[in-house]
Amino acid sequence: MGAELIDGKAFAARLRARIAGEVAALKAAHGVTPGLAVVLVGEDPASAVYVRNKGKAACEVGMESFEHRLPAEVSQADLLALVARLNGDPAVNGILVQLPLPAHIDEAAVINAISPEKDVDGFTVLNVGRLATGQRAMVPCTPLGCLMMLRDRLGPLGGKDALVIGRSNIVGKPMAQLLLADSATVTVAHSRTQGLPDLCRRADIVVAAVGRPRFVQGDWIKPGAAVIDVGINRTEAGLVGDVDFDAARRVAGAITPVPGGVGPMTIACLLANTLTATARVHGLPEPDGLTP
Ligand SMILES: NC(=O)C1=CN([C@@H]2O[C@H](COP(=O)(O)OP(=O)(O)OC[C@H]3O[C@@H](n4cnc5c(N)ncnc54)[C@H](OP(=O)(O)O)[C@@H]3O)[C@@H](O)[C@H]2O)C=CC1
Ligand SMILES: Nc1nc(=O)c2c([nH]1)NC[C@@H]1CN(c3ccc(C(=O)N[C@@H](CCC(=O)O)C(=O)O)cc3)C=[N+]21
Repeated sequence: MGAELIDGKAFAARLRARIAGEVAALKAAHGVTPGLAVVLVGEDPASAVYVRNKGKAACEVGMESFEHRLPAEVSQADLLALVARLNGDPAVNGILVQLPLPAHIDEAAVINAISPEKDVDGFTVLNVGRLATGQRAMVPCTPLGCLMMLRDRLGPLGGKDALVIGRSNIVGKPMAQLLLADSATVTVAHSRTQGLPDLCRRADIVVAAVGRPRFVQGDWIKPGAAVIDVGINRTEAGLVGDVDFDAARRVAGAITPVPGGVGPMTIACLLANTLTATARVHGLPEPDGLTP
């Protein structure tokens, strides 16, 4: 036996192709081109690569991409002024401020300055609250991509035992909210959790978002479980996830690889959210299947 591979790269390519079709239709019928603004503060090379990939992906589906690079020393006031300008720019439908920000900047203040309608990361308190209360929200891209892959593989998630490892605002917490909204029975584990291996052994669904290379062991996995590996860890052996992939794939029913799993879906969902935001601001029908 061995797990089926959940091919996030191929899944994301199909999603992007659908989005490209919707963007073309939007242009033809309404003369509207969705625009995504990505803001990068500082010179972190990995962040620079992601930001470039996001811009490239936006252009490839026919969107406009606006890249803003600011020096690491930029003042909070200048960054807030840029966000305000993007909020007021009708060509910009989505705004992403790449995290983390330098320590001298109040991350929450910057995120919450983004207009909720343009908050394609779903990080503003308004969108977080909407998700938590079951109202129409912008949903964070990484958990949205994970949810799409899980539903595709498993069908309805109601009653499944789901374990989310990690409780960050960008992955763990919104992932737990989405699984809960789908009526899974959700456990959220973190660094103070006791008895994690046994919690994991009960889980039909494991989402690992820890940031520790090969942290989740093969013998923690329930036979047949669906394992979603969010981790991106650069090691001497290359890019590895938070799951010991070679061991876990022998036991799991389905598993995402790293690279080629959650990462490409995150970027495709950013485009999906940008398209959704564009449709909403123009009062047009939202394409199906892009939101939970
Ligand atoms: N593929 C993609 O698209 C994305 C990938 N990532 C990757 O996902 C990983 C997680 O990212 P992010 O959520 O931002 O990371 P954070 O560092 O913000 O959160 C990590 C979480 O893991 C928990 N944790 C740490 N050690 C343990 C432990 N020993 N046992 C159980 N839980 C533990 C922490 O617990 P506590 O809260 O108690 O400290 C925390 O909640 C990273 O590798 C990141 O690079 C992130 C975003 C997108
Ligand atoms: N405001 C904000 N929103 C984010 O969504 C956000 C962020 N800040 N800060 C950083 C994290 C990380 N993140 C990734 C996106 C794509 C890949 C990705 O495409 N990964 C490829 C590999 C790419 C590589 O080789 O490095 C893959 O897994 O196949 C990874 C990680 C989004 N994040």
